Amino acid sequence: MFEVLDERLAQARAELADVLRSPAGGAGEAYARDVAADRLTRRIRRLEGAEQGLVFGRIDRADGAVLHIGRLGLRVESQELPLLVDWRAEAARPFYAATAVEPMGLRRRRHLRVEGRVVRAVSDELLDGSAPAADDVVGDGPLAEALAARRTGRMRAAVATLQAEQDAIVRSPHRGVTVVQGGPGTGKTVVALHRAAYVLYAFPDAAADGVLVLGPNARFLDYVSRVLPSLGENDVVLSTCAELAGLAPAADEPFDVARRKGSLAQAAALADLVRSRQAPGGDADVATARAAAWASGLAHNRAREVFKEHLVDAMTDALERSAAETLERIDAETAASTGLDLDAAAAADLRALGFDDAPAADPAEVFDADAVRASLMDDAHVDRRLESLWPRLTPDAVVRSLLARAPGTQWTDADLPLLDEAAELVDGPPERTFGHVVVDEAQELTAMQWRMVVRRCPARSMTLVGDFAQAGPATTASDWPQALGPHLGDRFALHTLTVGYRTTQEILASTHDLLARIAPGQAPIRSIRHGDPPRTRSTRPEALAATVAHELRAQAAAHPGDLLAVICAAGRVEGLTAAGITRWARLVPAAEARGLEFDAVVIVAPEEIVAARPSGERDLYVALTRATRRLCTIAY
Ligand SMILES: Nc1ncnc2c1ncn2[C@@H]1O[C@H](COP(=O)(O)OP(=O)(O)OP(=O)(O)O)[C@@H](O)[C@H]1O
Repeated sequence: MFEVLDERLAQARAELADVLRSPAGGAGEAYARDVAADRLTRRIRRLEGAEQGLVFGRIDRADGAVLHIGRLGLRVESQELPLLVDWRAEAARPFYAATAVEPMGLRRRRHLRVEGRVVRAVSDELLDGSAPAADDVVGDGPLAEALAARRTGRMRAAVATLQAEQDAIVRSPHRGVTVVQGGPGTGKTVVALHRAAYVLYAFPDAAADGVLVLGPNARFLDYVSRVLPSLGENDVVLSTCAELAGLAPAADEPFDVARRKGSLAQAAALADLVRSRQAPGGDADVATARAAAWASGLAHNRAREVFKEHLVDAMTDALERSAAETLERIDAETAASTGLDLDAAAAADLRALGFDDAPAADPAEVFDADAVRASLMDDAHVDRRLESLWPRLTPDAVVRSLLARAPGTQWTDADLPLLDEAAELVDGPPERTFGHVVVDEAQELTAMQWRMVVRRCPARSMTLVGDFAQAGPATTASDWPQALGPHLGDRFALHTLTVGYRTTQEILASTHDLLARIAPGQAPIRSIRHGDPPRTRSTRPEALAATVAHELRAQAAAHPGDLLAVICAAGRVEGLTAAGITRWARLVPAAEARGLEFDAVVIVAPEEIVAARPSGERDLYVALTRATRRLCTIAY
């Protein structure tokens, strides 16, 4: 199998070298060469990415056929069955979905643990009720083994051990909006990322338009950044909402202000503001031009052109009317004062010059409407009038005007969706859109952020995962219908994950009272992990840093190699850094802990975490559910 992979890689590299060497005559050829080079480079990256854990499964069907399951598909011409089946292919489904009750035609499911190119472990499940044969290796589950592994600070793909309830969502044929909820550690992120890989494989039209994965912050994106490349998928854009807006927030603001800026009412306020700059009042001609511009459905700056054309048409008509009236008046005045019919006299003159049937001078012909129109379109006076009636706008100016902000003041995180909204109103939809959008920690999004996301997904094909018990301070919705209703109506399929794979049952049990307070009615999840009950140490405020250091030193000595984290209120970060605790542990402000995972967590001053932000109790719940093995709380 690895030989075939090597062969394919060598072939792709040789083809790429050929393509890059080939001379490109014209622009067309150069373009074709770039396209081919791009395709080959992506293929090479995909093949390279799949090498680690290339093959991880095997299914033996009751009819004797054997299939190997891996990160990508490999075929050789001489063989009827594929050498390796891509995990996303329909043929691989029984590997994830078969059970003893519903064996889906399988006799045996085998998990392989391959390190480098060597098979290190094999574990079998017999699904047809038969007794193990000599070559069946029935042992501890590969899931238990995957979970027992130490955390590295980067999430790993779970492609070999996706559980049936997760796999059903990942592989769902539903192309619209899929929502996945579930308590901490139920695998929502796992599902979201594997779903992105599945979409790229199974929905070519969505794949062609690109897949976007949105996460709450850079720390989180870094944590998940390896998963998709290790599934052979490098063509996914990972971003935060702020990055999507193309700006970096540079200022902070009170939470209640941020929350207000996130509300749907801002969309209407921005639309009203832009409309208020579109030729309010005015005469009948202005009203007609405005109606035509509105009817175009275009964004403000583009509709401005339509408005201008109609306005210039009206001005041209008016000039034409007044030219005709002037001519008639001159004729009438001449006839009255001299008794001459000017038209008849002119016709007689023309006849005398030999022009028979010379037409009477029609004012419409004397007046060259096209020329007048063209010159008005370029006229500086017209442009000035246009600018006062329908000024050209920038998103920046619109938002500053809405917020009554002086030019030059810095933008905050909550301003960015307003700028994005304003950009759509004045310049039209964003240029870059995606075929499928995955949103992790989706409970965090404000209404204005949802509008940013929806705007970038014209096909409305999305996977949204989150947990409202973990919502931060900007969130005002408390369930999916509230959060999504204004943007997607009820057009989403909701799934709930119920089994926890991260936090031990003992740690989860210690959060039940808190959960009941922050998310009444949400059923606690059941964890498949067990461990020591969480510990609490109390100390004096002035001894806090020393106690944390002491605790970490003890843990590092007792559990060398474990990934430790200290989670505290943002205001504590500086002091703890100065005390040198980053020697033993990662230091994470509670506000940035969403989605992360560590072997052991030390929570510092939980009451400070609760007090730091309006969502304090939910921040604490997030912090308490990050550890896979041990949790210690240090309070004063
Ligand atoms: N099928 C699986 N096989 C192996 N590991 C899994 C599986 N499902 C989940 N895990 C592991 O469980 C842990 C929690 O998963 P994940 O981060 O996806 O949960 P989550 O629901 O997104 O959590 P949170 O709500 O805290 O963001 C991770 O280490 C993940 O790798």
